[in-house]
Amino acid sequence: MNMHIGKFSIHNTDGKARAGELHTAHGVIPTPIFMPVGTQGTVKAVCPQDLKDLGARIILGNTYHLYLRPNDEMIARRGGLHKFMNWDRPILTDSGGFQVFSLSGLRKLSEDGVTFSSHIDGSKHVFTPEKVVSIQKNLGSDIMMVLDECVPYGADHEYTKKSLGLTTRWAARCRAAYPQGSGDQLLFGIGQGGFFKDLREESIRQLLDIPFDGYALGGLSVGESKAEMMDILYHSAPLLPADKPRYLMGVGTPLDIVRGIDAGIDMFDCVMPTRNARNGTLFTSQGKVNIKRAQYTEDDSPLDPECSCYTCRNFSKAYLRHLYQAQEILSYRLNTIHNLAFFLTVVTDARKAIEEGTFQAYKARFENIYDT
Ligand SMILES: Nc1nc(=O)c2cc3nc(NCCN4CCCCC4)[nH]c3cc2[nH]1
Ligand SMILES: [Zn+2]
Repeated sequence: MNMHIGKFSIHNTDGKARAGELHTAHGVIPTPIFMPVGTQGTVKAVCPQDLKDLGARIILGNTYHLYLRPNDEMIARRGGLHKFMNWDRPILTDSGGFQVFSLSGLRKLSEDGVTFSSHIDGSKHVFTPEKVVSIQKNLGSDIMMVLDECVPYGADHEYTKKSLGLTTRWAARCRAAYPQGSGDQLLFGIGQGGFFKDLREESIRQLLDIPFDGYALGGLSVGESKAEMMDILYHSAPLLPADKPRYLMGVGTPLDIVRGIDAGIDMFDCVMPTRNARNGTLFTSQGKVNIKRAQYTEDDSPLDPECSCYTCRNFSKAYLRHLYQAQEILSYRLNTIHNLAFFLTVVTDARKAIEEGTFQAYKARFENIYDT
């Protein structure tokens, strides 16, 4: 057990924003950080070398998907997810709670866990805290997430209060299944509590009694308005332990990420850059570009003059529009490379601004260009 694994140090702050680094078994992660989503053991449309060229430091995988296909035991027999997908940098795996409720059918929640039928072939499965820890051990992820219930948007106070209690008991069972310091994998707790500030405080208070290597805010970006998300985010983030990494799950747009950093969050993941790349919505330093628009037909300028990614250095908007219109596979890859470069640049530039004490100016400039 490398003594540094799990070590989180903050070397600069600017208001509530923090610049630091988290040590994992597969390397050091600078924070704030954005994690490209690689649900099924691949970040869609790009290969590990593309990700390294972009400077991606950690990617996300999903317990739910990899358990169902190709199966975590099969991956373990091949040396774990890093070897299987040829990615030797850190991997965080989500625990499956959220995916069970957003993807599978016939779900039943009980004290022991959640039963569900596979969205692939309808087969029956049970996720308990112990099971999702076992799956993530087989995958060998550097950061494991506890099994939690992501409370649906609109749930009332009574349901939300009951649910957060279950999530805490499951979190304790996950910790017991993988005691702190017993291996090279880190385990993060997940705060719930819906959109009730008193329940957000209660959920976090309960989690603080359990030693985790990091703490996440769950139950957000589930259909609420931006204002509701920001209200809960700014209230809850400072309640998470200051000396541990804070992870906002499933968020978000570039502006959400900058505001999350402003609230004191260190880690982010979202399918937006990869998913939007595939439908031609590209994020640039001048705002969003919808590459399929006719105005770009004979536009020989690069997608983003301020971007140094492979796509912006080698191709014009006219060519990227052509690829999209022709439904060429290369469109997916070039658009994804750029969008990931943009999201990674947002957090890299934010980190630099925090180190220079200019983060508020960085955030204000960003708010002039992006409004969602
Ligand atoms: N274990 C776990 N617990 C959560 O409460 C959770 C909450 C989440 N909220 C999201 N939101 C994703 C929203 N995303 C935005 C772009 C389009 C697709 C959906 N992802 C989440 C993942 C989560 N994972
Ligand atoms: Zn670019």
